[in-house]
Amino acid sequence: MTGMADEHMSKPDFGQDGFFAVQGLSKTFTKKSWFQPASHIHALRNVSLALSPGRAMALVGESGSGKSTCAKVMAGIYGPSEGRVVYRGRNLIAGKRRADRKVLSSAIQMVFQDPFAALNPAHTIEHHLKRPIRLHGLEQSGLDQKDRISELLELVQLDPEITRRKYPHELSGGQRQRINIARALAVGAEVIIADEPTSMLDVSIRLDILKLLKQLKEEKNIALLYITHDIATARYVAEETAVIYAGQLVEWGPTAAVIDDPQHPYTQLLLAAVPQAGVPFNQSGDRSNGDRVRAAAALDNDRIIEISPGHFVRDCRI
Ligand SMILES: Nc1ncnc2c1ncn2[C@@H]1O[C@H](COP(=O)(O)OP(=O)(O)OP(=O)(O)O)[C@@H](O)[C@H]1O
Repeated sequence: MTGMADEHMSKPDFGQDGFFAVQGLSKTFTKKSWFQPASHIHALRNVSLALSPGRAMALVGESGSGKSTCAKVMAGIYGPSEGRVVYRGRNLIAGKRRADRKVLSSAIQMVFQDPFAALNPAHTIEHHLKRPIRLHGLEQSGLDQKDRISELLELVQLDPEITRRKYPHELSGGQRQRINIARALAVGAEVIIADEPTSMLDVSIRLDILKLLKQLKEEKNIALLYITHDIATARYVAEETAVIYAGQLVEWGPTAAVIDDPQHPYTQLLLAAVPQAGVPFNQSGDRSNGDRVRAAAALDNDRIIEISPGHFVRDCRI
């Protein structure tokens, strides 16, 4: 790999510990057709990562790189083709027991891209929060249902008295996304997987939602996986960043190290695509082809190099 100082072989412990980790995840989708041989899409290839309470990791990649598949396997929506999902020492995939499914469905929550899709237009916000509270959260909170709803709405910075009676269509996109976050908190989420949580919102309120996630992560000790195609936003939320390309992690480490000293051509490509104030688009340089060729050539290279403490990159010298 060019421009890499003090390189040495290292065995990263990424994904080996942490209270919530995925280890060696692979996911292959098979497309069958009557007229053609079955085709296989390797959406995830040997992905390992670990999350810790009170900390966030950004999982960054372009469309089709495997981010959502990774999120859905972590949340138990898809089963992996290979690998483990470990929560507090339990392999939830091997378990598949009712109790394990219950753990997954309450402790590990997803917040989706479309804030409207997850809400039923026929029901008030109060109704949306009542059910998860009844199922999971009330005993631990020590509050009655009405007070717990108020507490949750305050946590996501909405006025409880005004908001509880409203229907989803009466709220803005940002307010709806806050309700989805409140629902995750209502079931006692310890891990939140936020899959492009701001990409369908107005640019003007995206940062507010990211600030809210950051604040909840710190105040409620939540382990956050923030999934995005926009590497520049990782800085607002995440202590660590992992870059995924064609289903494989290619670079990961402290967010500042990955963004300020990107080593993999694919990370460099993502950063070059970030618009810069004052730089006309046609002057920002098109480096995509060379970077893409080098990134593709490095796929499946198992040599991982530690650039600086905790900053790893898949070797892509060709
Ligand atoms: N249910 C599915 N059946 C078949 N192929 C799928 C399925 N879900 C995802 N894929 C394929 O797996 C690959 C990774 O898709 P995935 O949605 O995880 O990417 P992504 O990075 O989240 O992209 P986006 O940001 O556009 O959602 C893509 O090639 C996609 O077409």
